[in-house]
Amino acid sequence: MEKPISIEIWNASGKYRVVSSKPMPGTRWIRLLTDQDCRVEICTAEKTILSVDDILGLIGNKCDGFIGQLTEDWGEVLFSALRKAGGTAFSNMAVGYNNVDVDAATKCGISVGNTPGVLTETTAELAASLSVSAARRIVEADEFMRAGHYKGWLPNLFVGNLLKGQTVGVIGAGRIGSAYARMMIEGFKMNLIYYDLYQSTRLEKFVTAYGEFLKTNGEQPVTWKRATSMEEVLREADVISLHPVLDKTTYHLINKQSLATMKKEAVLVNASRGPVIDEAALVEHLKANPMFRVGLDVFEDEPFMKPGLADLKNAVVVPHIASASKWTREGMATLAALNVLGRIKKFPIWSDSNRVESFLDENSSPPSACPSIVNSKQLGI
Ligand SMILES: NC(=O)c1ccc[n+]([C@@H]2O[C@H](COP(=O)([O-])OP(=O)(O)OC[C@H]3O[C@@H](n4cnc5c(N)ncnc54)[C@H](O)[C@@H]3O)[C@@H](O)[C@H]2O)c1
Ligand SMILES: O=C(O)[C@H](O)CO
Repeated sequence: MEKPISIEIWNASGKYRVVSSKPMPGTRWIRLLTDQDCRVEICTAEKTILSVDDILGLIGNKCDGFIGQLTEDWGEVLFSALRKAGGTAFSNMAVGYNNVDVDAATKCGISVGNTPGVLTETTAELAASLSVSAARRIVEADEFMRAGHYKGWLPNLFVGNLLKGQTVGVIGAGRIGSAYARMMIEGFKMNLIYYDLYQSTRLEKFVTAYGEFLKTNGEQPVTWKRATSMEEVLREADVISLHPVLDKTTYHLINKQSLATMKKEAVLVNASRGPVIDEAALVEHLKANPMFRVGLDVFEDEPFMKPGLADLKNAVVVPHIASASKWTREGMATLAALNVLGRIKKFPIWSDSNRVESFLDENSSPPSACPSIVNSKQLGI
């Protein structure tokens, strides 16, 4: 980043120096830090994705804690620089932390925070939105109207897929995958098949109870099934949404072979991480199967799409906005700031990172704890 780096400073005389590589929504996160004697420095440079060198410049010679973004490459270089500057705390402003070398952070004695829970419903709602938008060809129809092509109602105009009574598939039934499954079951009376390394007992119990409710009301009950393999989901589901973490085991989880397993008229949604899908193979599959549709919030080479994807009418694409609701983004900023503040003040780790509501109440002081530190055990804190 060319000098001088543009920085917004809050509480300049603060004892602790906390740096944020991006402006974040709301101001509560700033006040929570300044109220605890932190000087807060926010990088306001226009450059979207900061390089390791840019961040080294921001860390400088004294930095107690750093709030970073999922677009940044946090490894040995940055964590040793942060340690050398006297730092002990880092937090991603994200629940996903595949951009962070956690082992490198632990080696440097740096805690790694993330922001689970506060973005679960927001992200699931976007995945549900992409499911409906793709199934019912909303974006194609919108473009058709705006271009003045509409000449009146026609029996075959933008015919899409019915969701009611169909099968929704979830790969990765964790926080967001379970919330998404519930939305599609409650909202569209879909039947569930899911694949995860772990049983999603709470989700299963919900679907069973909801099915009983529908039955007592004389309606067709919804059902659930835990698949023994991902391929079973791909074969049986009409709509499939991907919600696993991105790691070595889920890189290119969806590839040419798995795409060929799916129904020709299926809908595939991805609001997890782009590299979960072999995007070049997806482009070829979409070209060869015009009735197959996708809704994508994330991309393998963000911010770029693989060649050809932008031209495809059977793809709905949005720029990684799944967690972009005001409440969620302000909450993520708050959790990230409190992960850093908690470590600086040597607060304990919060008991349940899935239950973070008490940190998010604007009208009360948050618990004196770190909401979510992914390497707390390794650090012995
Ligand atoms: N697009 C966005 O803006 C956005 C927003 C939030 C989260 N995310 C992504 O979604 C991911 C999930 O978030 P979460 O809060 O639901 O996490 P989570 O940890 O609650 O759920 C992830 C689930 O994936 C499962 N899983 C891991 N490997 C798997 C595999 N090989 N096959 C099937 N399941 C597997 C885990 O068992 C777990 O249940 C995050 O890691 C992040 O990358 C994206
Ligand atoms: O991992 C996350 O939290 C998202 O990708 C950004 O909200």
